[in-house]
Amino acid sequence: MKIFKSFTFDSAHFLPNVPEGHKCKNMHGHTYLLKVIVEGDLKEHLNWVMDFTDLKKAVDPVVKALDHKVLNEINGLENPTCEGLAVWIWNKIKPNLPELATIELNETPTSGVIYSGY
Ligand SMILES: Nc1nc2c(c(=O)[nH]1)N=C([C@H](O)[C@H](O)COP(=O)(O)OP(=O)(O)OP(=O)(O)O)CN2
Ligand SMILES: [Zn+2]
Repeated sequence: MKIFKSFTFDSAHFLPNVPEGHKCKNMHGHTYLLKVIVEGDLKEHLNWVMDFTDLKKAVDPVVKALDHKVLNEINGLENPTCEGLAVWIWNKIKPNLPELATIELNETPTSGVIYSGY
C-alpha cells in the first residue's frame, strides 16, 4: 500500500542555461507543492503503513533547507529545474526514508515532475 504526505515551500530561482529572452532566465518565485509517497505493508496491529508524523519528520529538514531560499545558491541546485530539484530532494530524503517510493513536485499548479529514482 502507498501513503503520502504533502508539503509546500516558497523558493526563488532562475534557470541559467535557457536561451536569452526565455522568461525563466529572470529570477522569479514559486510556491512548490511536494508530495512524498512511501510504500509498505499494512502493519497488522497498528493498521497503518507508517506513522504520518514519522514521514513528516523525515521530510521537514529538507523542506526547511529550501523554504524562502534562492535555490541557485544551494549546493547541487545551480541549475534548479523542476526535474533537477526532484532528484536533489530524492537524494536527500531516500537515505533516511528507505520506504520512499515516489515524489511528485509541482512547480506551478499546472507543471511538475513525478520521480521514483529513475
Ligand atoms: N521541463 C521543464 N520546463 C520548464 C521548467 C522546468 O523546470 N522544467 N521550468 C520553467 C519555469 O521555471 C517556470 O517557472 C514554469 O514554467 P510554466 O509551466 O511555463 O509556468 P507558467 O505559470 O507560465 O505556466 P502556465 O501555462 O501559465 O500555467 C519553464 N519550463
Ligand atoms: Zn520557475
